[in-house]
Amino acid sequence: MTAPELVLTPSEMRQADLEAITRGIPGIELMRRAGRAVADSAEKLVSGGGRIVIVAGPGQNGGDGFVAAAVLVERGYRVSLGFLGTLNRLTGDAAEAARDWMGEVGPAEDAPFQEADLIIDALFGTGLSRNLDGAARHAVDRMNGSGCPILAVDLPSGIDGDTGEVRGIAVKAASTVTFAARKPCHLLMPGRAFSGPVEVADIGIGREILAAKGGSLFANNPALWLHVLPKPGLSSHKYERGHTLVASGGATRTGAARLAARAALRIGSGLVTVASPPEAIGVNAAHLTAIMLKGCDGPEGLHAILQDTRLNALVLGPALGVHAGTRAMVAVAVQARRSLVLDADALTSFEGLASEFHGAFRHAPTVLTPHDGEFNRLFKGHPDMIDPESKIEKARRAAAYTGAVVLLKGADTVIAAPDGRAAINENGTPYLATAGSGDTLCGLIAGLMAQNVSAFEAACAGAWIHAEAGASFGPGLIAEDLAELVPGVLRGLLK
Ligand SMILES: NC(=O)C1=CN([C@@H]2O[C@H](COP(=O)(O)OP(=O)(O)OC[C@H]3O[C@@H](n4cnc5c(N)ncnc54)[C@H](O)[C@@H]3O)[C@@H](O)[C@H]2O)[C@@H](O)CC1
Ligand SMILES: Nc1ncnc2c1ncn2[C@@H]1O[C@H](COP(=O)(O)OP(=O)(O)O)[C@@H](O)[C@H]1O
Ligand SMILES: [K+]
Repeated sequence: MTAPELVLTPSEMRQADLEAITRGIPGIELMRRAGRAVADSAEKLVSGGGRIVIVAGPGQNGGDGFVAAAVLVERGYRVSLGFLGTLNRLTGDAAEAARDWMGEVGPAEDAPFQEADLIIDALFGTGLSRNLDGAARHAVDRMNGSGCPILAVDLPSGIDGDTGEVRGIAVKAASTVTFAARKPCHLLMPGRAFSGPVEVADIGIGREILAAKGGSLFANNPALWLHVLPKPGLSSHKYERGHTLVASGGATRTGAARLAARAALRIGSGLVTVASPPEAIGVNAAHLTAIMLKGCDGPEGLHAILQDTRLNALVLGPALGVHAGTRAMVAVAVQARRSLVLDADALTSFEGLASEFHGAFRHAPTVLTPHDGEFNRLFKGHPDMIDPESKIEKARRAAAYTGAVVLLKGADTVIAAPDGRAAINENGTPYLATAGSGDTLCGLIAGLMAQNVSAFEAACAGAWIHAEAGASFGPGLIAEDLAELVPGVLRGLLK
């Protein structure tokens, strides 16, 4: 079985480097391996004899650049090296790597980008500590404007390793070679777009070290949850596969619940029921076949329905309306201690009332699925949730505060659990930005929880399967397509 992909923050990576050094790999050896890996990547992009311009910065990222320069000269490339900073102020392994470089060192501002077949960006890596300005900004501006492909060392200079944000200006890389593990910026937007395809080079830091120093952040891919993806046994009956309940909005707002319900059914929930306000029964009935329908008049109605203990997972929010009635339904659901997905109006009805969510979801598996707007509305007045620049940090704080798994949507959906685990999703497509797409996601997650998948894994698997379904369709995607694409994705996963 493939192990889940660990993602390490810059500070975790520094600790992992230090641990590897403590265990006997000298720092300069790690840097030589990193530099060689950069040269190997460059060799795949430019044929022998080609012209490569390396821009090296004042820290250890620059050191990787010096090593790569020496290796590429040995391999027959014409290499120019432009340096940013004061050479005799280089420290540590980078100083040693610079001493080993026998070629000329020019100023980065004069580097001959126009004549290059490839630029290698070794300006800043995980040690970036402020916005780029002055000569650094100028160098990045010239690199980006040169029209020449850029290979980034570790990460594109100017991208914040933790958050993926652009610090003033950033290198737009054609590809990136990083070391030992990907960093958050390779998965979070906009860093992911600036990085291009990312190659992870093994520099001899074992998984044991990476797991000890990192271990709580993952790329969201099947290795994280495939082992818990439900597969019915030979003698399974439908009640063993769970029963999902989805609350519908009023007569003119019923589609969202049906999208969620159909997704829950497609992902394998044995039964699915739409709980409909009396005035919407007719319109729901006209559109449902395998999915069952029950009248449900507000919070009291929901309370009565939930007396049936076989209903084990619940979706509340899509098109339910922003009002006190929705808040009361959430309270009923929380009290009933069923697996619960809260989205859309179930979140917005608590605008500025996040304190009502404090610790509220500790007692039953719960997933909150806000997009940025819903998140900011919910946590209005809680700067500790809204202010962090890192999407991972926001989701983690909200999860710890509420006791729910928080899935913060977007092109770089982050899923965080109250215990600190987090995963970043990256297999989506912008075609998922279409009305009703989020409703489908809720249904997938609830349908998995109905089958006893835990909240974190259900949210991760739901987000991945949702994104994969969308990406497999591409242009023209509408929310109705998504549930129908789920079987194909499941067949690929469960083969
Ligand atoms: N043995 C080692 O030390 C190894 C280091 N590695 C490399 O080392 C990198 C991390 O090295 P560092 O921690 O030195 O960090 P960086 O090389 O990313 O940058 C730190 C340097 O840049 C300066 N700086 C930061 N922000 C600036 C800004 N906006 N404008 C101007 N100057 C700025 C800092 O004062 C410092 O001198 C990794 O990204 C990786 O490429 C890898 O080679 C693995 C081994
Ligand atoms: N650019 C994008 N790339 C990948 N996924 C996206 C993108 N934009 C939106 N999505 C995904 O589409 C879904 C949209 O959900 P949401 O905003 O709640 O839509 P709705 O309310 O219309 O159902 C989320 O799962 C989100 O992560
Ligand atoms: K770099």
